Amino acid sequence: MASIAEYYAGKSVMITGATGFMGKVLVEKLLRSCPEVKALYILVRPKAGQSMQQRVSDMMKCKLFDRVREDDPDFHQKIIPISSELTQPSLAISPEDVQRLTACINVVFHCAATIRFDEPLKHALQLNVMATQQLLSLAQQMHHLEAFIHISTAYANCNRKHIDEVIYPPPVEPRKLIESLEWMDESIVLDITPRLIGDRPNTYTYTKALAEYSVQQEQDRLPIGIIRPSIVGASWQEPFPGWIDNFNGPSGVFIAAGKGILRTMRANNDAVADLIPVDVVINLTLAAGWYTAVHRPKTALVYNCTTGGINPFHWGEIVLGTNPLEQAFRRPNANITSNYLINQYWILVSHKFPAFIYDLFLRLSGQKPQMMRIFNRLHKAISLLEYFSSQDWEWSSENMSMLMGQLAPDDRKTFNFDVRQLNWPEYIDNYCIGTKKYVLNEDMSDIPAARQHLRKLRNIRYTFNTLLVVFIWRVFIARSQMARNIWYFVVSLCFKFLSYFRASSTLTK
Ligand SMILES: CCCCCCCC/C=C\CCCCCCCC(=O)SCCNC(=O)CCNC(=O)[C@H](O)C(C)(C)COP(=O)(O)OP(=O)(O)OC[C@H]1O[C@@H](n2cnc3c(N)ncnc32)[C@H](O)[C@@H]1OP(=O)(O)O
Ligand SMILES: NC(=O)C1=CN([C@@H]2O[C@H](COP(=O)(O)OP(=O)(O)OC[C@H]3O[C@@H](n4cnc5c(N)ncnc54)[C@H](OP(=O)(O)O)[C@@H]3O)[C@@H](O)[C@H]2O)C=CC1
Repeated sequence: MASIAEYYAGKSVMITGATGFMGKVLVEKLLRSCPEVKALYILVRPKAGQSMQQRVSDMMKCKLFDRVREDDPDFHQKIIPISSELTQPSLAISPEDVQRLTACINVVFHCAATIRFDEPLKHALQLNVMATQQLLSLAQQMHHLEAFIHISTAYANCNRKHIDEVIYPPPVEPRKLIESLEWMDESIVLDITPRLIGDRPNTYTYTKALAEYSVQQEQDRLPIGIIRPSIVGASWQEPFPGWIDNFNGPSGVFIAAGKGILRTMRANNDAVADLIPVDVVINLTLAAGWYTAVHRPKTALVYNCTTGGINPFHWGEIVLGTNPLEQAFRRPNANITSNYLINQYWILVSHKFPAFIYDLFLRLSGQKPQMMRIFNRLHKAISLLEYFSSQDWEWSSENMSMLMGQLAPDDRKTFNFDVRQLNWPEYIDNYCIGTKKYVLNEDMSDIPAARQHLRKLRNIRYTFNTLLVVFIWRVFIARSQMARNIWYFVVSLCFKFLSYFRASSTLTK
């Protein structure tokens, strides 16, 4: 039987979302570990004033592709960009490109999605559900299609506590919802969104559940596999440890905590932090593509791609990196609590009060205040994540184990998704270094300067605390007789204790 690399040799692969976090890792891994792959057709849109071509050539210059570049400096020749805006009719792919794709594509990886938790329902539906449906129609026209792999999320069914590798009945028939929202204007949709999403926390998980159902509907006509990763984090091993390029999920939290901005967050210390490294997800995805094409399972297989059931790690076990970030606002000291009131207390004391003082300082020195605004955004972002950090889910992962069992020993190494070997403290450390190097573009050689800055912050804190004590002493102690009496009582008590200990230690000598 063909190994994974042998299977992809000579194949034409189509990828949506190739410019995204996971898409890029998928493209890189395919090129590096399946060097005989024929062509990668990536669906890309122009964005932020940049043409599609410009975006793709920028992407290929990215450090992520260093290893591929070393192996094959002409690797870009295998990447064929196809202009496409997924929210448009027919995905805005030109008829000529449709013809090209339907004639040659063997495998489709559908990664594109909006992953924002605050996405308006209509847009989330357009991209996550309707674009998926259009892509399925396109796939049906492909003459040589052998596998259609859809990237979902382990949280598509987060309204359940135990999640099996099955497609659950959707909250609503997608086509009916699309039809009924079509005529409504944005404000009405916004009003009814909470009723529609019901016991799911956001439009993202809701629309991903509808997308899964839409994909499953085609299982008799297409060779389908569905991957459900949990919280996708920096790479574990490949192409190098700690690669990450965004602020999503834990990355943003690690950065905000490392900069000393985030000091408190609501999370359950004992709940499983179901992080999954991006390279593990991509290895499983490629293996699932191979399995779907080679073994042709009768129905669409769902792969829960999670760590909690295999190698559990808890939010309370996270220890943030020892390599400080540059220009921290305060010394990093983030704590998590599951108690709402305690969290609110620390938000007031450790977030809002310092922000107020700092903004006051900025105002007094003629600058524009900014800290309160930053904290308001941080609180909004954190409030959207807390749902996931405060609860536990259980995912079954039989299909992941089955797939591992199907791989040849060499494939098991090259496309490793065995998370039993994952050492969490080491992984989190590399993750933090990755956010520093690749997200914030900070240089590791600046660490001594960052440490020096932290020492300066510590001295500022000591000075501030001393001044605060003196101030309180002046205001309360010096002006009230009762406070003065209490103060003298406390001081004399301390003095007596001190004399007693000094006397008893001289006696024992
Ligand atoms: C002691 C420590 C304890 C640790 C505890 C860890 C807790 C972790 C907890 C729980 C994680 C759970 C996660 C569950 C996951 C589920 C799994 C999935 O299936 S999907 C993936 C998840 N998806 C998201 O994570 C999207 C979440 N994000 C959002 O929805 C939005 O970003 C939101 C609402 C949070 C904020 O939206 P805005 O509009 O305020 O901000 P914006 O657009 O994101 O960007 C802010 C600024 O940052 C820049 N920015 C963003 N990405 C950048 C980048 N890569 N490079 C440079 N700048 C970037 C942007 O340009 C912007 O800057 P300018 O204001 O425009 O100047
Ligand atoms: N990151 C995570 O923690 C998790 C992610 N997932 C799933 O994995 C998949 C990939 O996620 P991730 O890589 O993190 O997401 P990103 O946001 O990094 O990437 C999204 C991709 O989709 C593309 N895209 C978005 N809108 C359109 C559009 N209208 N037309 C064409 N392309 C578009 C983006 O292109 P552009 O660059 O042009 O914006 C980008 O390439 C998603 O399906 C997500 O649901 C599942 C679990 C966890």
